[in-house]
Amino acid sequence: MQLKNTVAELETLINSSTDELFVTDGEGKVLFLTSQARKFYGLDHEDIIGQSVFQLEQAHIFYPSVTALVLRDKQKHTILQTTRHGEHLVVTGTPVFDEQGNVKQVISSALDLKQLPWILSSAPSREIPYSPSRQVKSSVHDDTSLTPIVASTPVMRQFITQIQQAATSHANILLLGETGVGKNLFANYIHKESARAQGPFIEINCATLPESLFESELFGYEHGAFTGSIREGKKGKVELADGGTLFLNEIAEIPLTYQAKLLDFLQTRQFTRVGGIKALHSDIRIICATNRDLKRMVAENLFRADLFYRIYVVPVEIPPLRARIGELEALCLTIIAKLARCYRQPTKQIHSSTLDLLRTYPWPGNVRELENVLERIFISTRDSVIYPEHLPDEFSHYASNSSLGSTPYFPNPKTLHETALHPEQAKEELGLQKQLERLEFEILHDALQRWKTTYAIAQHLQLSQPTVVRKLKKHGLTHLHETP
Ligand SMILES: Nc1ncnc2c1ncn2[C@@H]1O[C@H](COP(=O)(O)OP(=O)(O)OP(=O)(O)O)[C@@H](O)[C@H]1O
Repeated sequence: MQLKNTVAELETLINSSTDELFVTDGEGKVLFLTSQARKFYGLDHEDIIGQSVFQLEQAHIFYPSVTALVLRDKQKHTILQTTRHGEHLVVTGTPVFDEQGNVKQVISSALDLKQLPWILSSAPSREIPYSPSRQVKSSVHDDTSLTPIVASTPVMRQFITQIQQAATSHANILLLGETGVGKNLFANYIHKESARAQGPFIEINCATLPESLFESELFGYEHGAFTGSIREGKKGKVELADGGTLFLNEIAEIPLTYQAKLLDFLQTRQFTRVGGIKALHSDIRIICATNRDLKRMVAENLFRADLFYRIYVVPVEIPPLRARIGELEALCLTIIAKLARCYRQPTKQIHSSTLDLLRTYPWPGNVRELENVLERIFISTRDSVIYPEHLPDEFSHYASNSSLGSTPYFPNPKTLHETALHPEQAKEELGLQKQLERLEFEILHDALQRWKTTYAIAQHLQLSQPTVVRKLKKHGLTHLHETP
């Protein structure tokens, strides 16, 4: 009776946790999960218990599967996971070994990202249908709706408070900030935080729009307005955004000739389609963004002063990445998760030495540049850990020209595993014996990824199986299944 009570108490305790607990056997079959299953995955216990994580991953109930990674690498992993509702979870999977060193269970705990102070929820949840054949998006850059927004540093928390306050007002907002800093992302966020969230969010990029099309794109046109126009006419962005938000990106690039027309609309909220005579009304909130110094442009007569004062109601500056470098790791984690999803590849770990190096770089292209660097790595390597040597050449040049040049790339080497892939610079400091050991480690580490048993490794490396076991042990590498 007492035991029964204890089990019941334990179950209550586990189920009341805000974390989701997930236990599988050594083959990835789900043995247990807490009562949060429906909340996290939209499925009942019975639909998940007994299923293989590989099937659940393929059906995008969650993606990627941390259990699959733990089973593959025989080590603990922490990743960012996306559920079919589009929710983001931070998941840690831990292997439990039997006496022979085989993984007999994997215990995972998941925490909803929205509960972490440094992540803002991105898009409103949208359910991804439960279908094993579902295709993931093909481009990392069109996946903004699934991107959680990282804002963990004090400077970003302050910025978020500012834009949350601004979002609840009806005022026009001007987002200022360097290229790639997240102007588009935060314009979207403001819209979703505003009372207009259910209305449309329409963007117009003033820099990419040909001058001749500016007016018709913005205000639309009536039928037969000009050669090549659609017969029945077309709504412009101002009309399409009615009831929602119009985001004028790169506002500094708007041709001077059209600035007066925009100003007129901002003052009266009325406009006329090209070729039309009827005055139309549109109820929109305007968010503008630029990386140019608008005040200076006004002083140089490149931007109309009256338009400037219309849009400069609530100016907010998005801090550049170098001013919030403390959140670089969180950014890498979310970007890697996004890339893994887009390229349908296993997620990658990022080595602490790589992070140290990335933190010293000035990031003129901000988060977009970071995204591009990580994307290039995804395209060019299948390695599961990102080391400094995976970074583009400019990083090693930068490191050797900066204060890092005098210190090794790996400032915090903790274990042999972590020091295994030193760059050339560090290699020179080592003797032959150490280099050979390192090489041996690399070969064995690689072999562990490729072959499932120590027998298979022994066969491929032309060693005896006991030698393989001994060497793996020496290097602190985990054993695999021992069956031939
Ligand atoms: N805080 C953040 N958290 C997560 N992702 C971010 C964050 N800031 C920016 N990004 C990502 O960085 C990329 C660039 O952001 P965005 O396009 O919004 O920048 P931008 O300032 O509008 O760039 P540009 O000035 O070139 O138009 C996007 O993919 C966006 O999702």
